[in-house]
Amino acid sequence: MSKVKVAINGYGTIGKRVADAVTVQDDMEIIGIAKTRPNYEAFVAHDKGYDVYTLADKVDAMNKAGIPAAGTVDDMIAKADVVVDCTPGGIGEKNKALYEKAGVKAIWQGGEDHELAGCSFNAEANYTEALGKDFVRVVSCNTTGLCRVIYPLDQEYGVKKVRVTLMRRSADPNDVKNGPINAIVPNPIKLPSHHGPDVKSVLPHINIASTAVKLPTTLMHLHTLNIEMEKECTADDVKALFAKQSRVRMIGQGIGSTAEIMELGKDLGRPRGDMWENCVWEDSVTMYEGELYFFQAIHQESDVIPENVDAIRAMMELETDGAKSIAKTNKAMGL
Ligand SMILES: NC(=O)C1=CN([C@@H]2O[C@H](COP(=O)(O)OP(=O)(O)OC[C@H]3O[C@@H](n4cnc5c(N)ncnc54)[C@H](OP(=O)(O)O)[C@@H]3O)[C@@H](O)[C@H]2O)C=CC1
Ligand SMILES: O=C(OP(=O)(O)O)[C@H](O)COP(=O)(O)O
Repeated sequence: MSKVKVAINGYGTIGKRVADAVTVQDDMEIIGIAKTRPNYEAFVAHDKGYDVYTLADKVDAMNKAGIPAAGTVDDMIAKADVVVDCTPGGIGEKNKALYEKAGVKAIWQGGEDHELAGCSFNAEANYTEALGKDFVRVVSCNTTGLCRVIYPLDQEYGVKKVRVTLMRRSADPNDVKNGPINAIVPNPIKLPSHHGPDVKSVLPHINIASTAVKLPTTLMHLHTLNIEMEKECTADDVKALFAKQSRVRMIGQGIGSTAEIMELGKDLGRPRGDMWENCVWEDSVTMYEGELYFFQAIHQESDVIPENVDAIRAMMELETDGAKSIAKTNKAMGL
């Protein structure tokens, strides 16, 4: 069977990781990546063997810098079965007309609104909803992290109510433009934050409200969750349930911070030190007056990557069983 042809439009934090994760799957391949600037990331993409495409007015600049442009973004789209749009939030929306015109399927990221694709995706929670769809949005890193714990709890015990506070990294490690560098910023000040409504775009019946602040750190986000459930359960029951989830990692062994989690990712030999799983502190899982509390850390640069691979498989109907797709993606990535 021929492999599904995948194009990556936007080769930054998310795009470069999706490209590498697709490359290790046996049922899909990268036919090209696109970015606008001929910077070090474009050179590395070219060195890795990816065909580098760019906007029509940037082709000369790319060639002049020594990166042979394989063509324009339109040329790349014409060759693809599915485009994974990883351009900055807001730009992806403008690309929809291009994809429609070319008759190509497209995946957007969490920086775009749910309405753009009409289908918001988390592999564990709603894989089948994306089967055969032309447009899908993989929800944001934080929302992905929330779905991964809320969905199994809901399946097992029925979730009555979720209240979550998100402490967000304010910029990615390579980002020299964003801050703050010495402040804690309620963001947004007007409540709730987008994360609760975003969870509902995947799991509409969940009662959830979220608040969020930005902190001067680049490594990971950290969530404090409080969940009320329909059926009684113990902290040990919840720990056992989380331990069974392939994209949730129970954290202990002296790890007391996001910095040590990132060190673990490097020690495990993960590409770029990525931590694809939610990291739940085992000792934090507590039942108090019948309600569940716990802390989890989310590696914003990488947790959505396996979800993008599963979204491709669902849209292209390469696999109808979500559990099988998740297992296949995980195995190929080494998760
Ligand atoms: N970073 C994160 O933590 C997460 C981000 N997301 C979401 O993923 C999406 C991408 O974010 P992220 O990877 O961080 O963004 P980055 O800024 O790291 O990367 C964006 C990429 O898009 C390229 N680009 C910009 N404009 C265009 C264009 N018109 N056509 C083609 N390529 C273009 C940029 O290239 P160049 O620099 O050459 O212009 C760059 O390679 C957003 O929706 C974001 O909300 C989701 C989860 C986590
Ligand atoms: O999807 C993310 O976060 P979010 O779930 O808080 O929107 C990524 O960390 C990107 O966030 P940013 O929009 O602050 O760069």
